[in-house]
Amino acid sequence: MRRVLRQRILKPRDVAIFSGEINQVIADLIKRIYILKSQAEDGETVTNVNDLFFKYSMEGVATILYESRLGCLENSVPQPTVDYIEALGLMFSMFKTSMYAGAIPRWLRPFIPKPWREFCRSWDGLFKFSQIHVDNKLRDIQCHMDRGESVSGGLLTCLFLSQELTLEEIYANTTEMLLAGVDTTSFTLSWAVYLLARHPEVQQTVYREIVKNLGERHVPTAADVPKVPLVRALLKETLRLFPVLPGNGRVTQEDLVIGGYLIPKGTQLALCHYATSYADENFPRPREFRPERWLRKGSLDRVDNFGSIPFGYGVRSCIGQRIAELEIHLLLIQILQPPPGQAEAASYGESAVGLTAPPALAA
Ligand code: HEM
Repeated sequence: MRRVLRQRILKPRDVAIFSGEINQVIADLIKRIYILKSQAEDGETVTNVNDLFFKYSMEGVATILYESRLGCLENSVPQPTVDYIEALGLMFSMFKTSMYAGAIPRWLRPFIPKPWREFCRSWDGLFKFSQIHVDNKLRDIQCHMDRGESVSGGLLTCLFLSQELTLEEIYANTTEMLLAGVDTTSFTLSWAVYLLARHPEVQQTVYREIVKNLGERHVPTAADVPKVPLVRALLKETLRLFPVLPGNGRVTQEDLVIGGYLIPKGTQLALCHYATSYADENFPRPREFRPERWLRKGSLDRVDNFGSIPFGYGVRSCIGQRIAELEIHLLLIQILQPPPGQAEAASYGESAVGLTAPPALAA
């Protein structure tokens, strides 16, 4: 799958073509936020933002992956989508139990049935959902092909046309990608808005950069993201402070000597993101939220720092990194832009959704 998708999603410019689809999902999310605000007791406060970001991330990744909408942000969410969300919830809530399911010998399963049963139930739900969407899209592609029309499209079309994967493999890989692209993106978004709410001075600086460099009404695309370096820095700093996955695992392919220690071939290594992200030698004043630490000082300056590699590194690094970045950058820009009718307002409190920390969180 990596080989097939490499040309499509591994670089920022590859995923830029999805800006339009992502912006449609963002428009739906912002509409939803306004509805929730109007329904709130104080007419203002939206709670459980992670639920909203979860639905946004799921809708966003599915739009790119299945090339169809799921309806996560609609008033009435379609039943198959509700079932999928439930299966996903079950998968995560049972994670600790189901993680051991595969390690339980087959003969022991009748005596300790729960882990295996729950494991199968959640994964069956996830696969079933993926299969429905893959089959719909493939039928559609086949119709076009039967009519002799040329076919082009997003990831699923590309997987199908490459003919390098069997149908079973397409089901399995799209299921895994959808699974991998939901909570990762949504938790990162939640941490980013939490940090902005806790640091109104940073929120104001980012807001001003957006209004100055992109204007007040402009719907951003991928091409606009380099014009707001603080938004990119905000994402990097959020992932440094709150890396979604706590670590990466690798098995050494040869004998290595690192820091004077011999690590024999075949050793299982775990890189702990929190340890390196919070180390003074990698990041001065590591506990402070300072997105500007990621800004380039000049055109030749590169701000790579291997102390923070939240998407992993190398041939098994996150294949969805550029999709996640696009979803997060475009959304952060738009929720920080002024709301309709208040474009002239230029203080952080006037951003589209008004990010403020609840009293308990306000420092
Ligand atoms: C903020 C969002 C995300 C973070 C922080 C994240 C992080 C990671 C990390 C740390 C890995 C393991 C990398 C390694 O071992 O070197 C990984 C793998 C993976 N991620 Fe992500 N991810 C994110 C979003 C996504 C999205 C949106 C998708 C799908 C569209 C996705 C699909 C995958 C897949 C399929 C793998 C396995 C890759 C392989 O083994 O070849 N991820 N991700």
